[in-house]
Amino acid sequence: MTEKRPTVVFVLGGPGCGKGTQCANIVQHFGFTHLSAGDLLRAEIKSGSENGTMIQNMIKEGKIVPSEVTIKLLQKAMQESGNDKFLIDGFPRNEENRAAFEAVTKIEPEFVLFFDCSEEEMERRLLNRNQGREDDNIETIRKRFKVFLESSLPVVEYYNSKEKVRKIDAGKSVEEVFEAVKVIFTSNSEKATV
Ligand SMILES: Nc1ncnc2c1ncn2[C@@H]1O[C@H](COP(=O)(O)OP(=O)(O)O)[C@@H](O)[C@H]1O
Ligand SMILES: Nc1ccn([C@@H]2O[C@H](COP(=O)(O)OP(=O)(O)O)[C@@H](O)[C@H]2O)c(=O)n1
Repeated sequence: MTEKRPTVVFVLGGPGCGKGTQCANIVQHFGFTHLSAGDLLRAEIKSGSENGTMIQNMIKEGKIVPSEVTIKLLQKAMQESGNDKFLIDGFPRNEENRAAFEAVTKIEPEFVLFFDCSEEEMERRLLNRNQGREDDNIETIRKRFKVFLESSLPVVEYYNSKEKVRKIDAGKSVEEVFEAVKVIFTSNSEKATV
């Protein structure tokens, strides 16, 4: 007997495009569990784990933490959730993340939700986020934008070549963006039940 693999939707987009905000809405309407790779890494720092200092330094520099660390945290959170539908937010962030997740979990995403937003707007949102994050300063923000363009966009392009990307204009209001998100999740779940 084969075990059913969980349903995974990757939520990607530049720093501050609104991934976390929209994931909270999706959870309420569509019954997914939201796993933010960044939140899991920040919780790992707080827990005083042996990797904490390394993770903290990477986040301060806007660099991508080694896949092994992030994937372990994601797998643990998936197991503990009791759910079988996940929004994985901010992951995979580079080719290494993508290939390692696929190799370790054998899970392919159902689709990839991609929030498209200008750097100008993302910068404005990050500087107003007010969550006391060590990486929400202009110097680190610029580094994160560079990493996004060089390492994360190629992952979106990879999934685009497999016709898995659902792109959304994230430059609009939270409500307008969520209207577009709803259309995607509604049409996908209809497809799944046909
Ligand atoms: N559509 C939007 N319009 C204006 N501000 C937004 C929008 N979506 C999110 N924000 C705000 O922008 C900041 C970054 O959003 P967040 O969801 O934390 O982004 P991400 O998870 O992609 O880094 C937050 O302060 C959030 O309240
Ligand atoms: N897959 C991931 C996700 C986040 N991170 C780290 O966590 C930081 C913050 O990511 P995040 O997804 O919480 O926030 P945003 O940059 O999207 O606003 C990134 O800049 C990386 O340093 C990572 O190393 N690997």
